Amino acid sequence: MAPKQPAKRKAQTTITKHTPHPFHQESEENGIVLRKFYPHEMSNARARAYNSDELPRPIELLNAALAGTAADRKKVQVKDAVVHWFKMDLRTGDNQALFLASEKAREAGVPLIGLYIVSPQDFEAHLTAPIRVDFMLRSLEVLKADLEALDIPLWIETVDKRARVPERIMELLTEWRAGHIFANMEYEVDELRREAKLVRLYAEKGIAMEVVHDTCVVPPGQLTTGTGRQYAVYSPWFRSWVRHVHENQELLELAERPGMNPPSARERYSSLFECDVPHAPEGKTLSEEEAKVFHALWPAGEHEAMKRLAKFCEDAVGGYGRNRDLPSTPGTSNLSVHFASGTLSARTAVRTARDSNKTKKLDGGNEGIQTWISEVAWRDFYKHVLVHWPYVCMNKPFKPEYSNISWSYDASHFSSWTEGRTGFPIVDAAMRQLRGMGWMHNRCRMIVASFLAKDLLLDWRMGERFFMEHLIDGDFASNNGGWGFAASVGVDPQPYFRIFNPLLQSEKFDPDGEYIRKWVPELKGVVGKAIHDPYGRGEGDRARKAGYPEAIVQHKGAREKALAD
Ligand SMILES: Cc1cc2nc3c(=O)[nH]c(=O)nc-3n(C[C@H](O)[C@H](O)[C@H](O)COP(=O)(O)OP(=O)(O)OC[C@H]3O[C@@H](n4cnc5c(N)ncnc54)[C@H](O)[C@@H]3O)c2cc1C
Repeated sequence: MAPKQPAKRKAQTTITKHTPHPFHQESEENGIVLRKFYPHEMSNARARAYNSDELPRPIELLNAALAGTAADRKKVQVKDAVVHWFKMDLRTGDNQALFLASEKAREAGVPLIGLYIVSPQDFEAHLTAPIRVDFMLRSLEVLKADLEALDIPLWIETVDKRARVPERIMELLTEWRAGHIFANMEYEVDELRREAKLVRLYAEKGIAMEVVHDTCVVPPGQLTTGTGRQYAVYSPWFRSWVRHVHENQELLELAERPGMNPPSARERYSSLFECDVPHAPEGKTLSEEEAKVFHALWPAGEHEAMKRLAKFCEDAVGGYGRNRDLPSTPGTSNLSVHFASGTLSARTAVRTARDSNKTKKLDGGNEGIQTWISEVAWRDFYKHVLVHWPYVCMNKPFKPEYSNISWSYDASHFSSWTEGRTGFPIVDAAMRQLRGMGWMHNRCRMIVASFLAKDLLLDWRMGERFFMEHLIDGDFASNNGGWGFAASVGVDPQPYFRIFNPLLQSEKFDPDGEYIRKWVPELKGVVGKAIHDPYGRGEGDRARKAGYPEAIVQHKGAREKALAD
C-alpha cells in the first residue's frame, strides 16, 4: 500500500509549551502519567494542535519517512538474508509483512529469518499484564515450531533498555548480512515514532525497512466523511467501512504463509534455531497457581485461534445477537486475546464469518454473523481513532477540554472497585472475573467502567490503567475507546446524563444471578431478585454473615452528583 503523503501544515502558531489543566498535578500524583518513561501530561493546547494540523501525527512522520526513503530503499541489495520482525503478529497465516518478506527472500533465493525482541521496559511502559506477557511467550513457542517446520529460524532476544532496541536490531542485521527488514505497523504513538526513526536510520546505513498495514481490515486513513474528515461516530463510520470493503474485495484476501527456506538454512543458522523462548521478565511473572489456571483457560498460539474461530462460526455465531450480552452464557467468541497478540488476523476472522453466511454482504444474511462482524469492526474503529487523535495515547481525552473535569482519587473507593468489594454484586462479580480469568465480558466492562467514572466519580484513567495491567487481551486502542465511551469522554459521544444503573443492568443481563453467584460465592445462598441488591432486598443479614460488604455509595446520590459536577 503506498504511504499517504503528509498533509500540508498550517503555519506553526504558538503552542503553549506546558499549560497544565487545573487538576494536572493531582492526576499525575495518582499515577496517570508514567513519569519514568514519559514527560508531564501534555497541555490541552498541545492536544488541540494535533486537531488543527499544527503538529504532525506520528503516522504522518512514519509515512514521510517511508516516502522520503523510497528511492533509496528500492536500490538496496538483498545480500544474504531477509528479516521479518514479529511484534503483535505472532502467526504465519495471513501476515502481510511476513508474506512480503518471504516473497523478497524467495525471489532472491536467500533465507528468511524471524526476529522477536522481548523489551521489558516496553512491557513496563505499556502496562502489559503478566497474563498477557505469558500468553505472548507461549504463542512464541508455537510460532517458533511453525517456522522451524519451514526451516525458518526465529531468533528471540531480550533487550533490557528499550532505547537500545534500534541499535541491537541494526547489529543483528549487520551480523546476518540482511539488506531488508519487514514489519507490520503498530498504531500506538511510541511504535509509530520509533519506526519513523528506524526507517530513516536504517536507510542511511543502506538497509531497507518496510513497514506495512496489517492489523485492521481497513487501514487507518482510508475512510473519511463527505467533508474529508475522520469519523468520530461509529454508526456512519461502520456504514462507510462496509461500503469500502464491498468495493475493495482485496481487503479480505488472505496473505499466503511463507514458503520453505532453502535447505542450507538449517546448517547455516543452526545457532539461531537453538535459541529458547525466554522466561517472563521481572515484574511480569505469574505464580505457579496462576500459570496453571491461565494455561488451561487460554491455550496459546495461532492453531488454537483458528480452532476457536471455526468452532465459534459453526456453533455460536448464529445466536450471537441474542446471547452476546449475557455474561453467564458463553455467547461471545473469546477471540480478543488472539487479536491482541496477533495470533489471529481481523481479516481472517471477518472472512471466515462472512463465508459461513449465505451472502457475501457484510451487512446482510444471518443477523448473528452481521452483528459479530460489526463488533470486530469496532476494533478497527478505535485504531482509526487512535491514529487520527494520537494524544488519546498520551493520557488526554478525545475532547481535550474534558481534562478539566475534577475527578476523585479516593484510594479506598478505588481499592473496593479493584477488589470486587463495592457492595454492588454485578460490579463485584465482574471485577473478580477480571482477576480470576484475566478477561471480562464486554457488558460487564461497560458496567464497571461506568460505575467507576459515574458512581465513584474516580478518574477514568485509573480504571483504564488497571484494566491494562490485568487483561489478557489488553489492547490500547480498544481499552482506551471503551473507557472513553463509558466515561463519556471519548468518541461516539454518549451524553454524560446516560448513566448505567448497575441494579437495572444486573436484572436485565444476569436475570437469575447465575454470573453473580459464580464469581461472588458469598452470595450463593441469596435467593430470588435479592441477588442483585441483597441489603436493599431483605437479605442483608445473610450477606453480612457471609462477609459481603454493603454498598460503598448510593447509586441515586452518585448519579445526581455526577450530573451536577
Ligand atoms: C471499558 C472497556 C475496555 C475494553 N478493553 C478492551 C481491551 O483492552 N482489548 C480488547 O480487545 N477489547 C476491549 N474491550 C472491548 C470488548 O469488551 C472485548 O473486545 C470483548 O469483550 C472481547 O471478548 P470476545 O472476544 O468474546 O468478543 P466478541 O463479542 O466475540 O467480539 C469479537 C471481537 O470484536 C472486537 N470487539 C468487540 N467489542 C468491541 C469493542 N467494544 N471495542 C473494540 N473491539 C471490540 C474484539 O476484538 C472481539 O474479540 C473493552 C471494552 C470496554 C467497555
